[in-house]
Amino acid sequence: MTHSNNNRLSIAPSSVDGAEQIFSPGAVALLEELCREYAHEVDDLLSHRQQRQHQIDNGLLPNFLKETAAIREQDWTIRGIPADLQDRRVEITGPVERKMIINALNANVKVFMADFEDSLAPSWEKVVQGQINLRDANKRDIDFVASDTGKAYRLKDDPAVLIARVRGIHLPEVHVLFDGKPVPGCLVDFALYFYHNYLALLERGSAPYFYIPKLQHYQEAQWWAKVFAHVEQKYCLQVGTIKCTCLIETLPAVFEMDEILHALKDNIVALNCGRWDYIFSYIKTLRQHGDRVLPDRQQVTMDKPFLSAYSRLLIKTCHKRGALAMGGMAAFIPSKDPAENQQVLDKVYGDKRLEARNGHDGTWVAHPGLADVAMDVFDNFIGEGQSNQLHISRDVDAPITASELLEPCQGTRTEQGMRLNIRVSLQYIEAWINGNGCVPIYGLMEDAATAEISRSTIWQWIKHGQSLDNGQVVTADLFIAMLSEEMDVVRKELGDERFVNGKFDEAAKLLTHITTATELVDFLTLPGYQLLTEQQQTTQAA
Ligand SMILES: CC(=O)SCCNC(=O)CCNC(=O)[C@H](O)C(C)(C)COP(=O)(O)OP(=O)(O)OC[C@H]1O[C@@H](n2cnc3c(N)ncnc32)[C@H](O)[C@@H]1OP(=O)(O)O
Ligand SMILES: O=CC(=O)O
Ligand SMILES: [Mg+2]
Repeated sequence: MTHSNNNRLSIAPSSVDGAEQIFSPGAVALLEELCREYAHEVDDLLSHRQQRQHQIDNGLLPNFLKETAAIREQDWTIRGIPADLQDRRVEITGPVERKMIINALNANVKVFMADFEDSLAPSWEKVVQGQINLRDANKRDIDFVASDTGKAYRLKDDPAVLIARVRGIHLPEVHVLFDGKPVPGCLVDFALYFYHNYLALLERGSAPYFYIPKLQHYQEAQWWAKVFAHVEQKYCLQVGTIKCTCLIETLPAVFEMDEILHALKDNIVALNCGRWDYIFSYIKTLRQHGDRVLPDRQQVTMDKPFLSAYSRLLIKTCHKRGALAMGGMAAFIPSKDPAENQQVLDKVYGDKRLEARNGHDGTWVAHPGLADVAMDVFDNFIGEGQSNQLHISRDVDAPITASELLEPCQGTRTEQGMRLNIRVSLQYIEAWINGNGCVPIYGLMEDAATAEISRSTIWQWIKHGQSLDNGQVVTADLFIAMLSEEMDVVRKELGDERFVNGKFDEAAKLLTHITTATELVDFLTLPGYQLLTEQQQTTQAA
């Protein structure tokens, strides 16, 4: 890969039309400055994660930190929430593709979370095109014509507020090197989005808003606070102009929510229950704890005690500090069959009702067809003349304890559940290495977080020699035999042509590696990214 050099930063060429505008001298200078100041600290943050995991692997259970007790006990609040982020009762999420962006901004929602993360396989082309699309959306100068249908898309008059979700700190961007080393993908997403949008947003009375995913420890929030403060100072912006919402979607982070809000208190406006990564993180963090193995994925629902405690503690913590408490994603997506669709709407209704009743201020939907049902639920709970449920402080006197947050999840482990996990992981990985980070599979939205649950569940069942409901003990050999059978099932479901032209053999190889490895692979997107970038290089060379 040939990179163009700018002092110590080098950037790979992009074939995307308009890429040179994204890599303008000002944007590159900002990215270089942030890499010089902050990229090296990411290595320390990642090794801190490993040290903490090592302790948990050796028997310690996660708990609230002694060193930060004062932050939890003292009275303080976040700096404040801008007017256009006060009402976030329904947010739609989606990858940064042009048509999706227009559809999302036009949907019956308050916010569009534009995603460089769980729903995006970050090929260089999509990362660069995504920045172009978001810049055009914020300038209100975006349209699209579908080549297959000829349908034209344009923005309505009063589109949703846009929040960009950057990648997690663990994901490198190999197309941008600093001193010869790939930089954290999150700095690329942040710097480019900030640079190309802040003026247009500020002129409209809004500001650059970000979602920060997969935080594990408050030191990571402190790092982001430094990055935000640096940029605000550089561009002579008032302290607290940049606003962020942090996903609480790892088990360690649920014990550090006050600390995360405190570290970012000038910039933060909300926490969000990223339930899918959270379930994955429960598996990952407690990987050595055989008494906390999860059952079939379908049984791990938000009414289970450990997940209910997570949602309630997040709401309680946020409201105490003046921050909004966002709910998460029901993974159901609409069906073309009316009867089936009614079932989907009923399930989404039930899920959103539970969140609203707990006291969440808003929620996520994965598809415009689910916006109305979520809106109805939150309209009912929030009530006329109100924007959110910040005034609600349920469970004030009932502390939510570490043991509730860690409570083992009851349920069964079935052969059907194991086979479904295999088929879902296989198809998702195949899509991802082909550059598609979010796909409908068996009536559900599957993205990097949901697929992580499927593949890590198999690993965990093998690791702890779990028995299925049919009496079979889960072993690596059983998995390999089932994988071969499930490859045939998928081939029949998708048809020979799609299967043969796909990358199912590569996907099966990666799935086998990550489910049978002695150590749990940290994120499937790390080895996935290697395949994705190799594939890009092959396509470019051809
Ligand atoms: C765990 C987490 O991190 S959740 C957050 C990350 N995940 C996501 O953001 C999921 C976002 N959702 C999606 O990507 C999509 O809904 C999918 C892939 C699941 C399904 O998409 P499709 O197969 O295109 O659905 P479908 O055919 O029903 O779409 C109908 C229309 O709705 C649009 N649409 C579907 N989902 C979205 C969305 N999230 N945002 C905007 N538009 C959407 C489609 O573009 C399509 O538009 P068109 O009629 O103009 O062509
Ligand atoms: O990002 C959201 C999640 O559920 O994971
Ligand atoms: Mg997530």
